[in-house]
Amino acid sequence: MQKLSFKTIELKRLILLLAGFGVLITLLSSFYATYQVQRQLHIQKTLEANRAYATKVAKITSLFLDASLQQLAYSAKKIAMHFDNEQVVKSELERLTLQTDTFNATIYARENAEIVSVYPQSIPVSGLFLQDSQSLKVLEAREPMVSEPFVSPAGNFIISLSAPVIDLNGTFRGFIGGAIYLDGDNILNKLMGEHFYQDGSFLYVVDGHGTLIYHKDPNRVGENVVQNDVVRQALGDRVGAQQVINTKGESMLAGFAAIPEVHWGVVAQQPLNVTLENLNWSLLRVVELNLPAIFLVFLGIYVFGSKISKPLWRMAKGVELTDSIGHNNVHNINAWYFEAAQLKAAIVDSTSKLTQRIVKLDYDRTTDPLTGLLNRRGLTHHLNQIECRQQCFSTLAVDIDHFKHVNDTFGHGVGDEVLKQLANELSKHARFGDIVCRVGGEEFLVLLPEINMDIATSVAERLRKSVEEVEFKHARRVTISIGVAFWDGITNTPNEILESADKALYKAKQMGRNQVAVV
Ligand SMILES: Nc1nc2c(ncn2[C@@H]2O[C@H](COP(=O)(O)OP(=O)(O)OP(=O)(O)O)[C@@H](O)[C@H]2O)c(=O)[nH]1
Repeated sequence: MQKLSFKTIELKRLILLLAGFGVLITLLSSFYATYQVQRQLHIQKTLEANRAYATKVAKITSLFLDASLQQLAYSAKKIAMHFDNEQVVKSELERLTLQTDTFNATIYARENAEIVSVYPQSIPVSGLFLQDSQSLKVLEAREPMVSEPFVSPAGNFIISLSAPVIDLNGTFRGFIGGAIYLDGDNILNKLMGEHFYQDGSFLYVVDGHGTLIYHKDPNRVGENVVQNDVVRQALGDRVGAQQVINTKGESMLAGFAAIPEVHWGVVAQQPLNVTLENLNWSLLRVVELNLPAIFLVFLGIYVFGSKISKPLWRMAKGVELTDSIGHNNVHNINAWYFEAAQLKAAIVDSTSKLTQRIVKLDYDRTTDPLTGLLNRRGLTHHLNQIECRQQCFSTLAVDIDHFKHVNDTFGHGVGDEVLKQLANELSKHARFGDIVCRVGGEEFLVLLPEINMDIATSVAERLRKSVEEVEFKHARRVTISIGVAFWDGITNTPNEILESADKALYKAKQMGRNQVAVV
């Protein structure tokens, strides 16, 4: 696997990467923290709302049952006065059933359990004897009661509210009962159904055994859910709220309350995922609203990163393009912050030292240390330029006569002084543009650009005479021999012309020295 190398990544990208990573981590962590806090708040709020709601519904249901029992008690009183008058009984049952929507059906049964009358009369149970345990319990108890759910003689799944019929003599004459059909359209649906919310919240009511007597899904009425933790708590006369897993394995936020008079329990709940759906939506909205700001932050980081990296990048390029004598454009770069300014100062300082050193080295390389004139290397540089330009020139090869004798007679130090004085003399006679150099021990060369052979010969003669008259320190008189050559800028090469000048010099020496000669 190839190793990731940061050396190829630009600084502005690294800054973007680092800052972007920081921004992302901060955003994610703040979103996560907000989500967790909001999640807890939503759950607490929903639990509390469901608890309050279950409590309220339990209270309303309790009041409803009380009121219904009172209605039955009133009718029972009326029937007690006419219990053997079939017409009165019938019309009272009719009134009881129709005047309110409380009961789906009403009956009057004698103390021997025989059904005397029923409303609606279409139910074919008149004359039958009640045999179910709930009805027998009522006959036995002889007091107002709310039954457990049971299947009526007509085959309906019902709960029955009942009131004893006791005549003026205090004799028990049976009971009247109001049936609420649990598996059909009933008063509980009207009471509870109105409170069913579109947001997935719903409630259900269980009897004392945990059997559903009301549920928004009518198919579930009659199902036993006593194993549900909140159902058990509600049946234990407790009020509260908690998160539970229902019988279908769904996580619910449930509030519960008891109706102690009938040992029923009410549970109001909302699926956890519905509660969190709202939260997810709100958080997505928060993210959406934050997007422009996030975009601006990234843009800012990119722009700022570019500004930070720009001077460094330009300095790197500047150093890379530094020329052979150490010149570059680093001093023009706007190093606007501390580190960049420090780096720029260091680069400018080191390149200027480098330039000085290169200039010094170049000078040393091309200059004769004794006389300060150009040496052979310095001469080569000028010759190359002349050759490139194809510029004609004359050259004078100058050599001190019997210099060995000077050295031998006056010493090497005096010899050096003679060399320096002669170099001075040659320079003094040079025009602007002439090139004077020391090419050997006591050998000098003078290049005279754009000068022809004739003029060069007369310049050489003038020079020779002038040197002849110079008073050299210690050595007194010194003479020179000069060989002259000319290059027309076309034929041969400048180096061949220098050789010609040397030959002319040799000729001058042969001719007796202190001479000017041409080949
Ligand atoms: N003082 C001094 N002497 C040098 C220097 N370079 C070369 N010489 C001497 O210059 C002398 C050159 O001698 P030769 O080549 O025999 O030539 P010459 O004595 O001048 O004789 P001709 O050139 O034939 O007239 C030698 O003695 C070298 O030691 C230098 O830098 N300083």
